[in-house]
Parts: sequence; C-alpha cells; structure tokens
Amino acid sequence: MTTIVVHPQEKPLVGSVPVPSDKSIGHRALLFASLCEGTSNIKAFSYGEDNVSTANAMRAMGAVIEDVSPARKEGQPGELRVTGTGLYGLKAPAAPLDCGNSGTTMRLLTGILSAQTFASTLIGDASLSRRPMMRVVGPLRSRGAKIEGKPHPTKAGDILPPLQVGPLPDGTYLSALEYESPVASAQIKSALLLSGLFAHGTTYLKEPTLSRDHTERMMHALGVPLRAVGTVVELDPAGWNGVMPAFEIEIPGDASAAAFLVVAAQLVDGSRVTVRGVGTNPTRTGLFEIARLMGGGLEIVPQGEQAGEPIAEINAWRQPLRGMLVGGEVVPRAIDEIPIACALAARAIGTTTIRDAEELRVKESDRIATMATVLRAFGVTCEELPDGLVIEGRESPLAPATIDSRGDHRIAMTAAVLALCASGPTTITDCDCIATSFPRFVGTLRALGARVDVSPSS
Ligand SMILES: O=C(O)C1=C[C@@H](OP(=O)(O)O)[C@@H](O)[C@H](O)C1
Ligand SMILES: C=C(OP(=O)(O)O)C(=O)O
Repeated sequence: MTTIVVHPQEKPLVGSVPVPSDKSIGHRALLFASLCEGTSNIKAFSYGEDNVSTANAMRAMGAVIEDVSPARKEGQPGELRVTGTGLYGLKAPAAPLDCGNSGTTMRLLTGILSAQTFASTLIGDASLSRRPMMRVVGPLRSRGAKIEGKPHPTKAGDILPPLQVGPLPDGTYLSALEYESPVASAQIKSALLLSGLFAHGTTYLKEPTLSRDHTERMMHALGVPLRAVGTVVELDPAGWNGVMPAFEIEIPGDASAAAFLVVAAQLVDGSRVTVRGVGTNPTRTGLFEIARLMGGGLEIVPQGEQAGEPIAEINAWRQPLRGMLVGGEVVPRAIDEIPIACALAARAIGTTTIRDAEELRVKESDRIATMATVLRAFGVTCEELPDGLVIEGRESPLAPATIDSRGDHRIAMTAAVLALCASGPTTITDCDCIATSFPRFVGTLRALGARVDVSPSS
C-alpha cells in the first residue's frame, strides 16, 4: 500500500498544469461508444482506474476497445479506438463484471444490463460492496427488470453488490417509467436513461435539483430523442431507429481533480496556480462558487466548448477566506468536492457549516465521518451533523498528522492539500486509491513546487 509524506509548504505554489480528463464524461464516452454503430475515437482518456473498470466491462460484452496513441507512457493519457456493438449487439459476459471501486460503473451498467436477454453479475471492491444499490434497482424493477443483490445489513429494503441482473425473457422489454428521485443523483438519472434506450415506452424523470447532466448532453449529441428542461428529463424512443452513430470526443479536464489544485493555491501564501482545459459545466462548478464566496482568489477564463461541454482555464491565488453556510442546490453540483471544501473551511476565518450533504455518507467512505476524523487529526475543531459538518477555521499552522485515507481517493487528496499548511510532515497511508481518479496527482503537486515523498507499495 502506497504511503505519501507531504512536507510543510514554505514557498508559494506556482505554475500552469493540466488535469486528467473528466471521469464522469470518460465513463459515458466508453458506454456510448460501445453501444454505437461503427468506430469511435476517445481522445485524452485518463486511464484513471474507475474509467478502466468501465472499459473492461464493455470489452467483456463485445466492444473492441484499443489504445491507438503512439508510444503512450505509463500514467499518461491515451487515445482509444472503440468499435461498438450497436444498441442490440452486446453479448453475455463470460465472467462477473468487476466494477472495482467505481459506483458510477456499477450503477450505469445496471441500467444497460437490466434490458438485456442475458444474465450478468456485477461485483466491486470492498468499498463498492458496501454501497447501496436500491436507488437504481428499485425504479428499474418497477419497469420490469430482474435484479437481485445482497440484503443490506442495516438499511431494511436496500441491497448491496454483488448484483445479479436479468435476463429479460426473449421478446419482452422494459416498460415506460415515470420516476421522481428523492435525491439529486446523476448515477440514478443516467442508469434510468440508459435503460430507457431499450424500453418500450417513455422514461420520464424528475430530480429535486439538477445533478451533473453529461448523459443528457451526450445522448442529445448522438440523436437520442431526449428532452431536458430544468430538473425534468424525458426520453421517448417511439419512432427512433435505435442507431447511435460513432463519434469523436476529446474529453475535457476534470473539474473534480482541478478542485484540489485550486484549493491548494487558496491555502498557501503567495501561490498562483493555473489549471488548463478544465470542464466547467455548471452542474460541476459548485466548489469554485463556494471558494469564490468564501473570498478566495479565483478566475475562470472560458475557452469555448469541447465535446458539447464548456471548458476554461482556471487561475487561483490565495486571498483571505471567511467561513460560510454551504447547503441547498450547490451541494449536488459540488458533491465530490465537499471534502476539499472542508479544507477551505479549515483555513477560513470563522465557522463554516455544511448541510444537505447526507449523500456523502454513502460514497467510497462515509465522507462526513472520515473528514471529521481527518480535520481533528490536523487540530481543526469540527462537529459532525447527520447531513454535514460544522468546521471552525484555524489560522495558525495545522498539526502534522498521520492520516488513513480509508481507501478513499478524495480523502487522500484532501489530506495532502491540508498537509501543505501543517507545521511538520504529514503521513497519509493507503494512497493507491488516488489512481482511481487522478493518477498523476503527486507529480502535479510536485510540478507546482510541493514537497511530497512516495514510499513504494508494500
Ligand atoms: O454520474 C456520475 O458520473 C457521478 C455522479 C455522482 O454520484 P451520485 O449520482 O451518486 O451523486 C458523483 O458522486 C460520482 O463521482 C460521479
Ligand atoms: C463518488 C465518486 O465516484 P463513484 O460514485 O463513481 O465511485 C467519486 O469519484 O468521488
């Protein structure tokens, strides 16, 4: 297991760096390219492990996915050529599909697999095997899908992986679905929309506030008969020929990865960091808005569109931060960035209260409980709420800490950023997980001037 040691940052972080391509868009590019007719090209594929899990699953069902980049080096992005099976051409996988650590892979695949006339099994690592699946299984069952899982030990009625999906009897189809989701979740929305591609009848969905809309954008670009208005989306396949054409995509940079660098710049005096080519879809920019509202130095310079998504260069620098209330509709737009928002709060003047974030309890770790432990280890006073945290900002240097990431990439990277403000070296254990979303995280921090040691895996 890799351990990293982050040293106190005695000089400003300075530089202009790229980030890996967007993990959410990467999953969707792979899924859609695999279901398209013909050969698609996916440029700037990140090789983050979560995306690799999706690629392996689609390969196991007949998609041909090859890296065609000239002489790609380990850890570098690649260019993929994907020959799809067409919507109705997937074949039964010979073995369980391993989704690794990736909730998005498992939930989106469940949507696709629930409409197939072959049976499949979805498995995941220890963390994914603790994550609730009824949120997608319930509405999919109500449209006729057959899905079984392991009973949840504490949440009656919920189920955990492994999931046994299908088969749908030959000649039968998923039916129409009208579903109002109790949570703003792009995984639920996307799983149901993907199942809707195969259904006989309309898929009508509503969510409480808008979650990331990459699936809708990509479906729209591929000619899927979909209408999205605010928090309502409707897919009516009547009269559609079910053909999605092959496409070319260059995946924009991941705003969720950029968030760690933007916050690092906010925490270290004199810093000036530029992150290039970042996707700035408004359903993903919650953290940048929070940083700005806290007083942070931040500038988003639009650079047009890539793959139907806005992209920008982000400049970030340190300015005094003040505590604030974070809650409501911004939370789903910053859902994976709440841990790093806690790092901003830890260095802001006054109290920051985070509410409406109960979803964090069912991510790769219970991110509310884990962040409370991390903040306390750095000497930051905080209180855990059922749906968030109350954090007292601390101006004096943080206490050097020893942190167990609990196998959660967002926690490991948040701890590394907080460690820049500590009075001595901080040790973070169980850091292999960083590769699920940001394989070159340590190299990128070093490029900005941070001192980070990596001890080899044992
Ligand atoms: O659809 C997606 O790509 C994702 C949706 C979010 O999950 P929820 O839909 O569970 O909020 C997010 O936390 C995850 O990292 C990626
Ligand atoms: C929650 C995350 O991903 P997933 O749900 O796909 O595991 C994340 O990347 O922070």
